[in-house]
Amino acid sequence: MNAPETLRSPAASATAPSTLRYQGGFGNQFETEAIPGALPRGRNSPQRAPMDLYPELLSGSAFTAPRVENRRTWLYRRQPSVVTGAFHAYEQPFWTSGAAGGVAAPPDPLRWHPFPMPDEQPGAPGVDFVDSLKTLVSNGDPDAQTGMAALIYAFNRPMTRRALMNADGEMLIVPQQGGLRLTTEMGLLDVVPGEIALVPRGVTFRVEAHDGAARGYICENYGAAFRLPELGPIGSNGLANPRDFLAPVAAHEPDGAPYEVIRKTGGALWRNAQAVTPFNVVAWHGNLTPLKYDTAHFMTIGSISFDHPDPSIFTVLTSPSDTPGTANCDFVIFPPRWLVQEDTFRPPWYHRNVMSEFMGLIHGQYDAKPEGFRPGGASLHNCLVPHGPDADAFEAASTRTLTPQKLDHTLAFMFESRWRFRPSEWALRGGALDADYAACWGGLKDKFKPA
Ligand SMILES: O=C(O)Cc1cc(O)ccc1O
Ligand SMILES: [Fe+2]
Repeated sequence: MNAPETLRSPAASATAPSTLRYQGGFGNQFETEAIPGALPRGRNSPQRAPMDLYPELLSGSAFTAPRVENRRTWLYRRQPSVVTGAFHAYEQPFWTSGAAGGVAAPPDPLRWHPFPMPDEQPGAPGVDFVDSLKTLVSNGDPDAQTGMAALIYAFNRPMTRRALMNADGEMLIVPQQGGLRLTTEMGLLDVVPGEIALVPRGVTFRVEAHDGAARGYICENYGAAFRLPELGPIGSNGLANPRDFLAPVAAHEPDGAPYEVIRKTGGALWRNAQAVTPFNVVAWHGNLTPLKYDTAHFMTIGSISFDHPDPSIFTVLTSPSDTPGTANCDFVIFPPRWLVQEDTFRPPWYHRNVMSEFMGLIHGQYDAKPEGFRPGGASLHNCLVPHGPDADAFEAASTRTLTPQKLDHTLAFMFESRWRFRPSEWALRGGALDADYAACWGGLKDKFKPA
């Protein structure tokens, strides 16, 4: 059993991270108590729970879902989540949802310059995590629990006595600049760039920056929960290993002034004022929990003979759709790795892909676009939109001497979806769109030399 863990106050949490304790294993059945004896033994719902806590079940799958996909957690809390007060409409016009929340865009490749930090926008007021969220591209429909959105966050204020619960989807958080402290119903997580956090649909949480400000990407997944991909012929080890996914230990905070909880449901945001902190869970057990993962632990597989393999070998997590092998969303990383292929054009080939590709860059350079694709920016290559290495990357990779080559100090990622994305109005007209993107292929001349 874990020793007690105490939540720090919201004000203090916007500082450097402390060393938190975690418990490891994707999908594991965890049990944790902030006060020894708070968890009931041998049953979930005794007539009176220890310490007069309220048992509350949070499910992440239908009760009858197959065991391998079944997710639920029992929370033992000082007051149940039903103690809230009424919700009222909350305006956050930039967090749009689903295909209906986007606008028509031509079938051009799209790219965005790094999205500005709040401090880079003169006169801009401070903003917290929730209010900074901006949808870049989205598809599907949160009411139909299908599709996803890619969002950017860039904030410089803590969420003081404010929390978020998203019933529309789980939130895969990909920090790009600045570390984050996530306070969740299940406990605390610290994540820094290079790591990711996964907050299940329906789990209430709060986000603060370790150093005052932070920027990053989010996949809001309306569809089936992310899970580890099947490994097929790779075998029983490799890619993201289950034990490297870390869950928090139970932690709770004292009540105080009213809390504001923002709930997102059906694409709309709502707010309340409640006297009860949502972070009042003294103990919990189950397999539905926020997780963090350090991409440095990803065991990368590649070609050791010739040719450039499909990027599916870089899948960290997948959200399946109803069609086998055709994901609602794959979360794919391009981590540091060796390239050793002989007689091979080593960067990605030119391609037109039926799946739609949203990409971001955490740090370093991406081999297909060493210049214009920058950390904190993004790109969109929608269903069957042609793309591939820019002219400079093509020239360099076609002529280099093929010795073993380390792609180092780099981390790019992709949210790949079977559903075509629609950009948001803000993505197209908010000022970050790279109007010259297509020019990067202008130098690809006809060099055909008939024999
Ligand atoms: O377009 C991209 O850069 C992503 C990508 C990478 C790769 O190695 C193969 C295909 C692909 O879509
Ligand atoms: Fe691609």
